[in-house]
Amino acid sequence: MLFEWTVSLAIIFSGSLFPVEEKRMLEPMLLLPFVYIHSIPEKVHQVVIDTTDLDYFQEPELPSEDEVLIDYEKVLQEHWKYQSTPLNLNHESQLPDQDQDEESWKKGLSAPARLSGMGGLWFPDFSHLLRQSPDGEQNNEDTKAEENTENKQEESAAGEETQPEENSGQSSVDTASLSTKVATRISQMRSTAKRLGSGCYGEVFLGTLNQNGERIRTAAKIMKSQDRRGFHNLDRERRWLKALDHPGVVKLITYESDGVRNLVIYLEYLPYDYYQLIVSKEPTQELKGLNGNVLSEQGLINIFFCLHEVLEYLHQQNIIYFDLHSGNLRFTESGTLKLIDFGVLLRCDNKGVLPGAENCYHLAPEIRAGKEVTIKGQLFSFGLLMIQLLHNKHIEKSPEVQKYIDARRPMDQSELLRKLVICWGAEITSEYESLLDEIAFPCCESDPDDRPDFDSVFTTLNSIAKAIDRIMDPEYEPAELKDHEVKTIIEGHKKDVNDFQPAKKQRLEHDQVASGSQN
Ligand SMILES: Nc1ncnc2c1ncn2[C@@H]1O[C@H](COP(=O)(O)OP(=O)(O)OP(=O)(O)O)[C@@H](O)[C@H]1O
Repeated sequence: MLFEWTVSLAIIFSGSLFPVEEKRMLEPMLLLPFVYIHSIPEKVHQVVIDTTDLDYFQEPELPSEDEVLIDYEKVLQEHWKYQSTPLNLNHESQLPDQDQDEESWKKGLSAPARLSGMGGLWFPDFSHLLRQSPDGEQNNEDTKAEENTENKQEESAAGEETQPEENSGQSSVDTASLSTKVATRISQMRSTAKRLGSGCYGEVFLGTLNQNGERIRTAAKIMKSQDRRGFHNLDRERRWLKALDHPGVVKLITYESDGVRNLVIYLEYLPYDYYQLIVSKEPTQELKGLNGNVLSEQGLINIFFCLHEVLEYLHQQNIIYFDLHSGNLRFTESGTLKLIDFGVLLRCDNKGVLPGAENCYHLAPEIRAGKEVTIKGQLFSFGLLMIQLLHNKHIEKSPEVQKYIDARRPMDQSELLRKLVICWGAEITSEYESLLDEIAFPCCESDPDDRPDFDSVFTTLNSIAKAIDRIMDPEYEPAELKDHEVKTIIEGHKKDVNDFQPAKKQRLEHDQVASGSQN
């Protein structure tokens, strides 16, 4: 309309600006585009305008990639619905009901005007829309099949506030409404639910779920920022949690997502944190009362067993749990230690500077400097957690952390140990001193080659734990198993354990079994 008016006015005024002879030439020239605009069909005209806008003019707010992706996702899902090709969907439910959908079946699908002729310009590769296993390996098909079965099995009838729904099996017609539903739930969560915490890219809220008729509490994690990067980070965490199976790793109960933009992952709720244990001068009765008595002579060392065990499990998968600090360790109601936050995991041989790593003081100096990430790097954070808990000092966020370690290393540890430990008497105190001298400080050497290896940490832990057991119960005489035998038994038995038994407890049980069989 504006264009037409401009052309008409130009024609009218051209008479006053140009001499008569030139005006005769000019008028037909100006009329040409005017006639052209009216001669082409409205649809084509729209595409021309749209394409022109996108190609040449800077829009004040470019459409976010997600919006475009959602449009394109819809197009793809429609397309693949008729091609019977799986895309993120339950195979059966993709097939259209031919009776109902006769017309659209025949017609096929036309892309929205804004995207017509531009397919692939922004997203030539759609592989990121397919569900993949964590490292994007080949077993896509297996994973999808497994997910679909699992989705059917998963009990996700939820409480009022949180009712997760899987998008598997949703037809594309439902995709938009599912998207709205998940988005609504996220905004409800933000406005009404209790916030448990937040990190760089996630926010976590307390909710409830019905699982097998039982009402359980859950920690619902959502993205902090509603963009594509946030979605991918959270989705990566979801995939890792699905793939990892260890009692020391927080459990993924279920998740709901539109597969593109909105995602909520429902984790088991872990009410207590490790930070509380570090900073509390007078540990509350609540923490003392945890099953296995986390803050008892044997309970405290058991935390390190559990931690060692889960890190070793991850190491066996060739994974370094990059973000090992007190904020990412939590306890269940009954005092079982678990790791949370699986957004950033590294392959053991990862090289190259990790963004932001230089300011993460809980990381080994070589990782902060951008050198290769090895298991020795993981052990640095392990040692630091031990020092913090036993010294009752929260130092992992301080740039002075290395100074602290180097200054305290040669000191008499009995003077630095927390009161709680000292109160347990000289014998126990001396065992906890050994824990610092023989494991924690050596793990925190700045040269990775000077740090002990994973197995020798286990051996030392085991012998100190046995010594503490003997002090606590001089009558108890466990059978002498060699350390590697104990480890093998634990490994073999782990598969049968549904709930996380603290590692040392397992060790004792096995010792008893072994001694029984010898008698
Ligand atoms: N399962 C859970 N149970 C209870 N609280 C939890 C749980 N998971 C997370 N939280 C709380 O939410 C906070 C943020 O969670 P999380 O560390 O996973 O977010 P993030 O954005 O991935 O963090 P980061 O910045 O370390 O990457 C945690 O510090 C913790 O307080």
